[in-house]
Amino acid sequence: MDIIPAEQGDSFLGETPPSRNSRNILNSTQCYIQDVEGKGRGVFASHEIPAYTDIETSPVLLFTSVEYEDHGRHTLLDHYTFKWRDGRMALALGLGSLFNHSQAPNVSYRLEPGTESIRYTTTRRIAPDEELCIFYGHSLWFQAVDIPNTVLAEEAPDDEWGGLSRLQGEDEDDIYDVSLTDGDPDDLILEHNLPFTRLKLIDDEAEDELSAVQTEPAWVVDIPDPKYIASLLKWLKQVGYDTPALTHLKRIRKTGSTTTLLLSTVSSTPLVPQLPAEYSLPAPYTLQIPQSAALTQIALQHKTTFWPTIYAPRKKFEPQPWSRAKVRWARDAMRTVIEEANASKTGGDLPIAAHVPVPFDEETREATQMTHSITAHDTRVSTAHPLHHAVLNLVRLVASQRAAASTPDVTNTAANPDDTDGRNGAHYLLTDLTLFLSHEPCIMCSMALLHSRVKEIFYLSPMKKTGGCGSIACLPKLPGVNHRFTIGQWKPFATQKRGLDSMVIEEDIDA
Ligand SMILES: C[S@@+](CC[C@H](N)C(=O)[O-])C[C@H]1O[C@@H](n2cnc3c(N)ncnc32)[C@H](O)[C@@H]1O
Repeated sequence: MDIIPAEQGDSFLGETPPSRNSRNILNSTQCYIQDVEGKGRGVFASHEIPAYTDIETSPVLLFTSVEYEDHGRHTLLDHYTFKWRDGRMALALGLGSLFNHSQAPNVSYRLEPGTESIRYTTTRRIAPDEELCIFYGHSLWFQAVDIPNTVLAEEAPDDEWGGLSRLQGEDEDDIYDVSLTDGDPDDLILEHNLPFTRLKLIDDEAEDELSAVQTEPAWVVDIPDPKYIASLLKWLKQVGYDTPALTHLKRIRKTGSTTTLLLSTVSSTPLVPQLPAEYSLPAPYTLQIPQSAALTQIALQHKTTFWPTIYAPRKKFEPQPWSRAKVRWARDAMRTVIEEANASKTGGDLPIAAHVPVPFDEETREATQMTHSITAHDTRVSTAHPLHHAVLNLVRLVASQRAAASTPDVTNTAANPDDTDGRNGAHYLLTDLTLFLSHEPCIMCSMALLHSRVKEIFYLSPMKKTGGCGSIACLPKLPGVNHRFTIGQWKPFATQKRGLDSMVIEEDIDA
């Protein structure tokens, strides 16, 4: 094959090359690509498109997570790939990679593993020449153009915590101190600028909030006359189609002049449902419906693209905003951990440490009666006891210090009739407390933390081969556990570099 010299190739076989700004229709639904100020290229509608229209199906290229970690992540692909359901990374072909992000997206998308593709659907009516945008999630790696100034953004205009790319690789100690000592302590710090990454505990659903909607097929039927709705809803109950499995969805959808009734899922009714003859209904057909209620407004918008969905926010696990003062508190706690880990090593033990600071907010300080911080380190070597891990030592220390404070004579509970805590083991509880750790705890320690009812933990070094809080397992995520604690992985460059090197331990040690 002849290689065309650059200038000749540029001239596109002698014709004028199509410009990125000309309206070249690029897919079957007449979308085109155009440059948008501050965003690069974007996808546009060439004509009006009704709500709930499939506008693009993009096949995907899938990479293993190892391939991605070793190669893709270090290239431009990093801006275009996202997590596929099975943990692989996906790159959308076709127009899929060119949809820009919007906080108020007009397009939602669904991963279709069967065909290894992604289907993009409008969430509302689209005007001619309107840009088509999807929602990338809450942690953006760029300054988004269309995000309005939210309260958080206004309160922390430039908190100087900087973007990851700016800070990574800088070679100064305590680089974060600059921003922490300046600035209003009450400023809220944007999520992506926090010195840790929160692990998602509500697995699939939380993921769905940020990416694609999980759906399943269901039978629906169009109702020619809305006056039948009430009697059809009664009929649904009589025939047993009104099951709890569909309570996260509304039963009726109105699109333009069409009213549609949700009958049942295909998994529960594999054969075409038999409809009452008196209403002269058309034949039922199948549609994809969301599998769960919407936890956030954005998810609601996405899910309703498929079928009107119930909004059921789950407040408990929603991340709370952090102020600059709270970040300082956490940074100081993490420093103590690093110092303790290093002291442990100097004393001949493993450099693994755990620390519970006095709670940041007054309410928790009062509720927990935690008036001073408690720190422990691993003592497996010095005590020749294989179970003396830092976490277990710390839980024991908390218990013994509390017991000492409340019951001088712990053997004589009769003398202390009010000491119900001591008798039922509540001294060991870390309820409402935050734990800072040098290393991700092993399975045994993670289980101990579950029992201890700790509120949240932050660890610095993930333990890929032994960690029970996100690496080989994530105990608080297991189905059936009776307590969940939240987990934050500290960004190593978010703290001083001094002392970090000596904290490195063998990968297969249980921390
Ligand atoms: C998947 S690509 C989207 C297509 C991209 N605009 C292009 O020209 O190739 C993601 C990148 O687009 C840019 N981008 C997407 N949405 C944006 C927005 N709302 N504001 C600014 N840049 C945006 C960011 O640079 C991001 O890394």
